[in-house]
This record gives sequence, C-alpha cells and structure tokens, in this order.
Amino acid sequence: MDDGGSGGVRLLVVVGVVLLDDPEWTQATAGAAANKGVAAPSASGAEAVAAASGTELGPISCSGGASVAKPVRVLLAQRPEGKSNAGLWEFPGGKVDPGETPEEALIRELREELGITVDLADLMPLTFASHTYPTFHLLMPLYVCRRWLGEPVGAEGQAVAWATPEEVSTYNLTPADIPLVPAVLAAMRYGTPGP
Ligand SMILES: Nc1nc2c([nH]c(=O)n2[C@H]2C[C@H](O)[C@@H](COP(=O)(O)OP(=O)(O)OP(=O)(O)O)O2)c(=O)[nH]1
Repeated sequence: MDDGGSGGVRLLVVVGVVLLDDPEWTQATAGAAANKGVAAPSASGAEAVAAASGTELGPISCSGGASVAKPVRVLLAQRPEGKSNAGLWEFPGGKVDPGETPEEALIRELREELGITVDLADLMPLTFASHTYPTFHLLMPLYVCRRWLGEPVGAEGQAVAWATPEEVSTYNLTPADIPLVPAVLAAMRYGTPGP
C-alpha cells in the first residue's frame, strides 16, 4: 500500500485524561458519588497537591462575608528528566499495552502514575491528539474525568500541578498537546455531557 513515500510511520497509541477538580460538579453530584462509594475530589486534597507542587491555588477570597466560587482546575503532569520532552507538561496517561482497551490502559496508568482509582463509567471521551514526532506518530484519545478515588500525587516522582483555565496556557505543554487546549478549556468552562 502507498504510504505517501514516508517509508512507513510508527504509530504510538497513548491515552490521556483531563482530570478536573470541578467544585460546581462536585457539589451537584456529591450525593451520587457517595451512593456509589466513589469519592469526588475534595478541596483539601486538591490543595495538598497544589501545595506539594508549589502551585498557587486559585482565588478563594472572602469579601464582606461572601465567598467567591473556586475555579475549576485541570491536573497537569511534568515529564521527568531523562524522558523525551523532559520538563514539558502533559495530561496524565500513557501507552496502551497489547491486549488492553484504551480505557483499561488509562485506568491502569492513573493508578500507577497518580495513585488514584477511576471507574470506567467516569471516563468521557473529549477529543484526540494526532501529532508527528521525529520518530513516531502519536495518536492520543483524550478523556475527561471528574470523579475518582484517592488524592492524585506524582507517584512516579513527576511534578503535578492543578491549573485554572487562565493558567493552562502558561504551562509549556508538549507539542502534541498544544492543539488540545481549546477543547480542554471548553470542557473546563462549559462542562461536558456525562456523569
Ligand atoms: N501521557 C501523555 N503522553 C503524551 C502527552 N503528550 C505527548 O506528546 N505525549 C507523549 C509522550 C510520550 O512519548 C508518550 C507517552 O508515553 P509514556 O507516558 O508511556 O511515556 P514514557 O515517557 O514512558 O515514554 P518515552 O517518552 O520514554 O517513550 O506520548 C500527554 O498529554 N500525555
């Protein structure tokens, strides 16, 4: 088959997640989460991650006794030294192993990388990345998740940070992730269908 003269491409399938700490969603579904025995992200946990990663929390200020709503935030992970794209930020996830579905791979990666447990029903497809790197072509389905069990930490030593919509574009993202930003911001600002 004609491959366009490129000599063939090595396709790498990776899954990623837009993990959202969404205070409005958490309030709206706290009962449902409790019924399922699955914890929605707690503010204290998110604050702990932010503190550990040196990230400033978004504005939680009080004026005349009225509290200002906390912003929705997305979890970004920094690629460690010694790996490709070291120092750049990405969405948590990783490669799909042979015999795995993308969702199985993502659930496994999130347990290994962040120490959290995610239910298949809480993974909503958002968009995908399709990007040519020098040695492979990356195809990455990107999911949204607003509910998980545990507090996300950089379980493999990687830095993690919670970013507000305004902060997302201040992070140096991997080249494949830059075109994903509008869809991620849309999910943060306007929500996505699903649980
Ligand atoms: N998980 C994840 N990977 C991404 C993103 N953007 C992006 O270019 N990638 C690339 C980086 C890696 O080459 C590959 C992910 O594979 P991996 O998470 O198993 O990475 P790895 O460091 O173990 O692999 P490698 O770079 O050593 O080959 O996809 C993203 O947002 N999330």
